[in-house]
Amino acid sequence: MDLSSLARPQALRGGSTGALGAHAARRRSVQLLRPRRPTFRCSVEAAKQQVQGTLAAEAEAARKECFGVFCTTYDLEADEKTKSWKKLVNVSVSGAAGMISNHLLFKLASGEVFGQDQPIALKLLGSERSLQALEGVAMELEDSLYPLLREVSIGIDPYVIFEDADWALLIGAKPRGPGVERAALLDINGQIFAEQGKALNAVASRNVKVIVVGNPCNTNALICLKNAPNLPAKNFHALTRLDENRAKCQLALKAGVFYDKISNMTIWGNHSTTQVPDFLNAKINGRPVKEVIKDTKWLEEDFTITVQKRGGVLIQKWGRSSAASTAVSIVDAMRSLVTPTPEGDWFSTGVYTTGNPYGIAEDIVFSMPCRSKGDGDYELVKDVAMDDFLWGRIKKVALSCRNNGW
Ligand SMILES: NC(=O)C1=CN([C@@H]2O[C@H](COP(=O)(O)OP(=O)(O)OC[C@H]3O[C@@H](n4cnc5c(N)ncnc54)[C@H](OP(=O)(O)O)[C@@H]3O)[C@@H](O)[C@H]2O)C=CC1
Ligand SMILES: O=C([O-])CC(=O)C(=O)O
Repeated sequence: MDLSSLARPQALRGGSTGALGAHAARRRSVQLLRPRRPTFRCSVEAAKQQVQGTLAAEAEAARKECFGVFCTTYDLEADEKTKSWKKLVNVSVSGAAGMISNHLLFKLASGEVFGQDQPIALKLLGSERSLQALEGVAMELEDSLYPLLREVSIGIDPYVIFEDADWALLIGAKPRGPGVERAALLDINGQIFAEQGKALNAVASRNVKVIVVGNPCNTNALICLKNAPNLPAKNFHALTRLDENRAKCQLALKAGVFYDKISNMTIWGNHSTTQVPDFLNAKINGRPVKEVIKDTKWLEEDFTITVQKRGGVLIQKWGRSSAASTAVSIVDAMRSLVTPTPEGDWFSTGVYTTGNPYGIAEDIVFSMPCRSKGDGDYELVKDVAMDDFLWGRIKKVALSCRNNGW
């Protein structure tokens, strides 16, 4: 499959009435922070007037881009309480009016991910159908009075909303209903990620970290990165942290310990029913799982199947897919990249396999064990144990990713 050749959906094509045509007029408040230098030469008075006119026009345009109270100008350095804060971080979120975002945005704004000295700008991407709901989301953010949330803008154009993004959380995509496999969403959702990859490539920060949540997230992440050739492929992640959290919970339940005692949990592969939760390397209270849970049949069958199918079972119960726990796992995934990984531990994330030390097929997005120094980057963990059972399952899921795309 040539992933970069996926066409742009009609709704996002440029043209006189298309979204791309409309953005030129829209400019966000952050741009106010870097007024453009005037390029004309004439009398000093005329120059002054033109500068004022340009700034006023930019301010007016910015007012339309930013939302409500977040259009207020501010100076963090002028305030005793905020002058030691870090530089503003731009976080773009697609599917911002959806269920996962409804939990996630408030966590981001509260400082749960980046800490209490990190001001944040949220740039929320919706569509024509969700624009009104998006305004509702922004109103709730206003009413929450988060000190760290300094800017909020809403829009329907990824080329505007992804501008200067330090993080792009790509959530907007159709979820599955009861009895449907995630892979069945590829035809509908793949296009979205091709378009968004192109937009990120064009306007995001050159070191943007991208977390793809919309399903099937591994394939969507691959589509996205293939459409963003000027960004480091290493920076694209498919969210498998929810699976890691689910696996930890099941092991804790079986061992009769609290879940903070489970470490070194790897999800290998994809976010689907062929994923491989690794009980060979995981630990309970620092001891290998197999020393604590002697029931091999449970580990090989029940445990694995429970984790693989947890999302589907939840849909049967709720009538819709996991939202709150997914938002929590996105926070976990981001925090794992911005804080140093505890000594001896690791976390799982779906990343580009090229150059992996395990012998997994190259050029796919695959969940593997990673560690981070807390600088947003990560390294694959090299010293993991492998046995025939684990390797057999990893080979199978890699083949599925390679051949089917999920
Ligand atoms: N990786 C993981 O661990 C998990 C992934 N997911 C996936 O995350 C995605 C979002 O889930 P959730 O927030 O619960 O979903 P919601 O239905 O609440 O919101 C999804 C948003 O996606 C946008 N969207 C784009 N295309 C479509 C479409 N064809 N049909 C419906 N909505 C569309 C819509 O926003 P707009 O109109 O603004 O574009 C919508 O608001 C889904 O793909 C889901 O399967 C869910 C749980 C876990
Ligand atoms: O199962 C789904 O479709 C939603 C999801 O990805 C999950 O809960 O793991």
